Amino acid sequence: MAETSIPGGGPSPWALEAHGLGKRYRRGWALRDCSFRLPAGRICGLVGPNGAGKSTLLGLASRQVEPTEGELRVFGVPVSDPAVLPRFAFLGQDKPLFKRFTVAETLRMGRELNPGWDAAAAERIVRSGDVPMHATVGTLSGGQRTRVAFALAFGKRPGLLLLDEPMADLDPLARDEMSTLLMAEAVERGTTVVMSSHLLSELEDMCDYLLVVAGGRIRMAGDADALVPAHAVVTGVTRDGDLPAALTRHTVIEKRVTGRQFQAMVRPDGPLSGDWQVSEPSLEEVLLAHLRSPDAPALFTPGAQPGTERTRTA
Ligand SMILES: Nc1ncnc2c1ncn2[C@@H]1O[C@H](COP(=O)(O)OP(=O)(O)OP(=O)(O)O)[C@@H](O)[C@H]1O
Repeated sequence: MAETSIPGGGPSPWALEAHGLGKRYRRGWALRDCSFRLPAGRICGLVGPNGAGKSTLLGLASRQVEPTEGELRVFGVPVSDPAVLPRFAFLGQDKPLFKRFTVAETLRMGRELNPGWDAAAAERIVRSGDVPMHATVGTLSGGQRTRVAFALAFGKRPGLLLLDEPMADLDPLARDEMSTLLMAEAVERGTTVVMSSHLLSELEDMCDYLLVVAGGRIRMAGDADALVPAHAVVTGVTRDGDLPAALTRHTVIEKRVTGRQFQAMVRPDGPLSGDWQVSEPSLEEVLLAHLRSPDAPALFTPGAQPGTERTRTA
């Protein structure tokens, strides 16, 4: 794994590292007891139901929200330290662009505000979408505006790109174009990306790391490649309208009984042999099962939780 260093912060292989991170608003805790690590260079999907705490987590990582408790480090440096400012870029659903500026003026502003500005990359992103440089931002389509906002974010050359549903207002074609662009730019530069989205298929296509949040707590964290095989879909015939007792020895995330058939999403705690059929779920199925069952035990793949190097349930 590539090490990323920052002046005064020392090398850190973690783009984000949270210890007991929490945020409380007047109404209560939006995020609580969050501890996780995101390795540098990964594309991480941030998943969770409405109100789960995703925007709060992205707000904490982008210094827009102050933590109530705990600690968050960006490339090894506490997020409260202004030294992290040039290391990340944040892009939300409402793109903060000046509507009266032309595209060229917007990029010039990017250059003036960011010492390490990558003019070539920013222009490439804009031009590859045939966005006219002389057009005013207010006259652009939603997709074109998003492209300009991406150009501003990538032009900053951030080590960490934080995206809060940035493509929610785009049509499927523009979404596809934008996600291809995002992946290509991120891979080329080794940028770490954290992207919240409700589109599970999009996350499945783009992300190699996942953070699943529900009820303000981390429910799953780690390599997508390791999280999926940790689960199995078990189907069979029920005799008493419930799961077979032998199956309940494993961690059952979700179960459904329809007539004489049962189906369960299970995290096997050993060999899964029995009078039933076993198949490997898709990532989307695993995510859906966890989103429907927020009280299921949390799962961290090796290294995804500070202080643990082995898969652990909590
Ligand atoms: N500024 C705020 N003041 C008070 N409560 C807030 C504030 N921001 C968020 N919350 C509350 O914190 C909780 C988490 O909200 P958050 O926006 O982080 O969720 P989310 O996962 O991003 O949701 P969504 O998918 O709907 O965007 C919610 O209960 C929300 O009402």
